[in-house]
Amino acid sequence: MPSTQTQIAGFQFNNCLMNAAGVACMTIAELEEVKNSAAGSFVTKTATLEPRAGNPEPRYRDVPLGSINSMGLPNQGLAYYLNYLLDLQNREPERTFFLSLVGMSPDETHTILRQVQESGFTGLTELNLSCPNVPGKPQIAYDFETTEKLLGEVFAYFSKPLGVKLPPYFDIVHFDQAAAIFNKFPIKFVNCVNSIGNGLYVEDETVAIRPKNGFGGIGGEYIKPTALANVHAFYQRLNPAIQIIGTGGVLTGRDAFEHILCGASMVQVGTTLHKEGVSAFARITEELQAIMAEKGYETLEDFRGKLKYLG
Ligand SMILES: O=C1NC(=O)NC(C(=O)O)N1
Repeated sequence: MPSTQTQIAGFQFNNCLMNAAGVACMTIAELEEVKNSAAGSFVTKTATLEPRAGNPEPRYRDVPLGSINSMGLPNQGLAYYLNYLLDLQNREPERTFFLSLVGMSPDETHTILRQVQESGFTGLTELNLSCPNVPGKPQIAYDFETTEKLLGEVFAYFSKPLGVKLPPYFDIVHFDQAAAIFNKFPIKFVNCVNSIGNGLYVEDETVAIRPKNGFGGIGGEYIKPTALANVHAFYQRLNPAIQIIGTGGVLTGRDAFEHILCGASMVQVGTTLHKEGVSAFARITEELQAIMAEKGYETLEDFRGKLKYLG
């Protein structure tokens, strides 16, 4: 049977599938369900220093080809997730989990990361540089100067393994510029992509979600070509020590296969997980294994990053 195990930053995972931040990860109950599923790990909902209620509802909708959301970073606050993770790593020291976080300002981001640095947390940190849904707050990673400044400040004190959650880029020069920044820092992974920001879904004559007059992040089938392009663009450009997590448009084992073919070492599932529940992990894993078996691939490394060009 082909193996779908993987490693990120030297941590072993028995499966290369996990949730995407924001989906099935707001509460400890949800996180335990993902942990106890066929998923190889989980990432928490992006934590801010204090709990947040987020944007007015309705703020999330599943739609036929994907999803639209303008949650606005609702979460239980850093302490809730960090305390849970510290307890979990004592209960299950052989597994590794991800903590997603961001501050509502650069100062708050440093406050949060200093708390994580000073804690006994042994997992992986995912710094969310790409939330599109806090009114008045731009997606950080679209501002290259701010991003470089922030990362320079972070790595002056943060020594635990850290990766960044990126928005989709749509310009080759932006891939070049972003990769050049990330290559300057001891980043362990980049996660491509967050939702495509500020899409608009219309039902009859009305928007589908309340916040921002209906503008929200788009996920699902709509975004797989963009997600694969970002995975591969950074795979081509980043120092090999920086691994790629692929997120966006994963409905089937075929989609997961394509993310890995484009260079991903881990694949995250968002919209499909929201629609189907944690049983999606076992289904997608079996579908991926069937594709690998058909092609004679024993491990992910047999095909990871080996996308073929037409010459
Ligand atoms: O980074 C995020 N991406 C999204 O698509 N939505 C959430 C949110 O709005 O909280 N955050």
